Amino acid sequence: MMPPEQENTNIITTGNIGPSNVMLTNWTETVTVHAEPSVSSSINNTSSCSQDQVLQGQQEPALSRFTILRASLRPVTLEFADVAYSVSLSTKGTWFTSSEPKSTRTVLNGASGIVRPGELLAMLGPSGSGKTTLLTALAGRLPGKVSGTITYNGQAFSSSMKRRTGFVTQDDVLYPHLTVLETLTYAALLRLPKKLTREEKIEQAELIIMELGLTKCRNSVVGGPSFRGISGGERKRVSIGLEMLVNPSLLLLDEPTSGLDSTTAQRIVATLRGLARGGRTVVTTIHQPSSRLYRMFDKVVVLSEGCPIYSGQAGRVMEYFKSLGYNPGFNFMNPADFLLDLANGLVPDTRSQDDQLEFHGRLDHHDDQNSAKQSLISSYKNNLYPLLISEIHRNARDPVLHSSSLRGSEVQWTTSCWQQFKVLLRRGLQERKHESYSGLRIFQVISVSILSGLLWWHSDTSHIQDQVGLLFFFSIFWGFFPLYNAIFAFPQERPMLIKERSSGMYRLSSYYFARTAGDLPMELVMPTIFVTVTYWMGGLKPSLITFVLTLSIILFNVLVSQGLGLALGAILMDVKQATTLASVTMLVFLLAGGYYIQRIPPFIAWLKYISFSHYCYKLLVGVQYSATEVYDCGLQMHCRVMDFPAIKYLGLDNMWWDAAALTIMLVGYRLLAYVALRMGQPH
Ligand SMILES: Nc1ncnc2c1ncn2[C@@H]1O[C@H](COP(=O)(O)OP(=O)(O)OP(=O)(O)O)[C@@H](O)[C@H]1O
Repeated sequence: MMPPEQENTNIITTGNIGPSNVMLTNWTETVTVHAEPSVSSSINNTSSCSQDQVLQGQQEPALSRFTILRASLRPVTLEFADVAYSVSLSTKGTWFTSSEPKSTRTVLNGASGIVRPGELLAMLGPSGSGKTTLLTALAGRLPGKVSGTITYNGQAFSSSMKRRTGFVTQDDVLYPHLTVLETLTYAALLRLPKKLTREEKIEQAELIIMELGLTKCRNSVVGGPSFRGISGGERKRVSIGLEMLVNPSLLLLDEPTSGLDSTTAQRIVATLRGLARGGRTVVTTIHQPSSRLYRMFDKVVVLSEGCPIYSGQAGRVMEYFKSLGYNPGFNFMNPADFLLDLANGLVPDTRSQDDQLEFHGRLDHHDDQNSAKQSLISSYKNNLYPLLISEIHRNARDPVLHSSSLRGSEVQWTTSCWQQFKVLLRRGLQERKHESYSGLRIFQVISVSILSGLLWWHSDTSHIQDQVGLLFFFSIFWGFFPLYNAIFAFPQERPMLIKERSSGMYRLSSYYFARTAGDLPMELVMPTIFVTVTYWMGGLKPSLITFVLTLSIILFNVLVSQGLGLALGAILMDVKQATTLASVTMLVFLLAGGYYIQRIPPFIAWLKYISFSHYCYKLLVGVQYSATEVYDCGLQMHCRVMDFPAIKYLGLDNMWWDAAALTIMLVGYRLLAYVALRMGQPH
């Protein structure tokens, strides 16, 4: 095996592998794929996962097929020193006890390390030891204050570095209704630079599918909690593929092998090692690697309750702990198991080294474990920490490292606003078509419209109270329905939005307009069907102009109500809280709307002015009846419609004001939703 330094030199050159021949290996046999333009046809011919051509980990993957992507790969040396992080814990009081003052908990304390391009670093440690926190800090995504220093080629984290960083979270955040191919294709269209054509971007997605052995399931839906899709291992590979698409210089992964069988885990780590060997810097957290996996790591950082007990070459770990007097006692022990035992404070008993029972016999001795951990932490501080820090200082003076600037020629990864809007709109429509066009929803609207039509069957002005009731029902039903649908929009998509925006995938404005525009067709088609059925069945004025005006007012009301739903969802980001608030709001609008109560006390009468249903109702009544119209008010008498108490109370003089109030609400609620969304974004 080559010394790492020598490997690195090779690696950076192999990062520029030409597009013609790329060595890929099957799960079992080695094949050579000619990655020429016909590559997609070769993908299509592959029929099963067992035949997939999967990178076995020793070669640079065919990611760098396009010159522009190859050029974007900048070697990144990641250095972190004394990284510490605390979280504040607020203990909430119960009905019986008062709340205690906030306390802080140190999650990370003094983590240090160096990873160079071409290296694969694994973070090991028991559950809760701070691996994810450290990884998130290295990805520049940890909220709050992180102390210590984290540098990328000697520089702080920047937006340029953000675009060169791939971050695979522990939970796979994917759209459940999209297929594997669609997921990767939409990501490619959003993330790859403008300089690549649409076809080239799709081809890049196909290459990733082939490299990650996803050919068999390329047309299968990802799946979610309520319906099954691809397997857990395939989901994980899709998540990794999403980050590999842009050929990141720094790739960080949180538990990429958790829940997978050892063979699949081996393939994933082999792929990561292959990516590292192609000139990337790869850091992964891992729970309990087998010795086979452990051998693939170049470096390890071992954490115990947030403090490092080892940071350095993976191959030297046993030697180091042996020098401290900790010896597993038997040669065949998996180094990872040994490290996890040490991180838990389970040290071998030196008095009887080859007796395994003695090794584990001290499990119950809590104090012993704590003192063992403290001893390992102080050994790290005395032995390894000074070496690491002096290496970091040496690197800080290295002109070569600093010359590989990450800021220099910034690659503008994001596509244009319009392009982002188009892709996001299409993706949104595809993802939500099952939900928007669900039979249940259509049934709900059509059944209510027919039922209302039958209840108000051919009502006429002799029953003006009923007709006015129908108009009020229009304004309330089409206030409630879109409001509740819109509340779910942002809270449901929040994890995806945070993930994609953190990697600089698109502008928030593109997402916002695509999300709201995507919902419009269904939001407008449903009330159109409803009003058409109920209007004519209910015997409202048989005039086409009045019908069109009625429909337009209701559609306008729908847009306003949808805006309020979006704003509530974006502000609270919690469906339960938002629906509760929406129920209260709509109840107030219902009561203050002017139909049920006509003599509201003056001190609370202002409520109707904030109710969009009130304005909608007024406008509907205004277009339905003309000032000269009369109705049969009993005893063979005819009264003016405008004198009917419910209508008189409304005061239909200034309908332009009502239209203006609805317009202000339409713009205001949507603006509020956008601002709330922006404020909730990670910076
Ligand atoms: N925001 C937070 N609020 C409260 N506690 C937190 C917060 N973030 C992290 N912690 C705590 O910090 C510790 C480290 O968390 P972290 O997720 O980094 O551990 P881990 O080593 O990745 O664990 P696992 O292997 O189980 O994923 C845990 O005990 C966790 O409960």
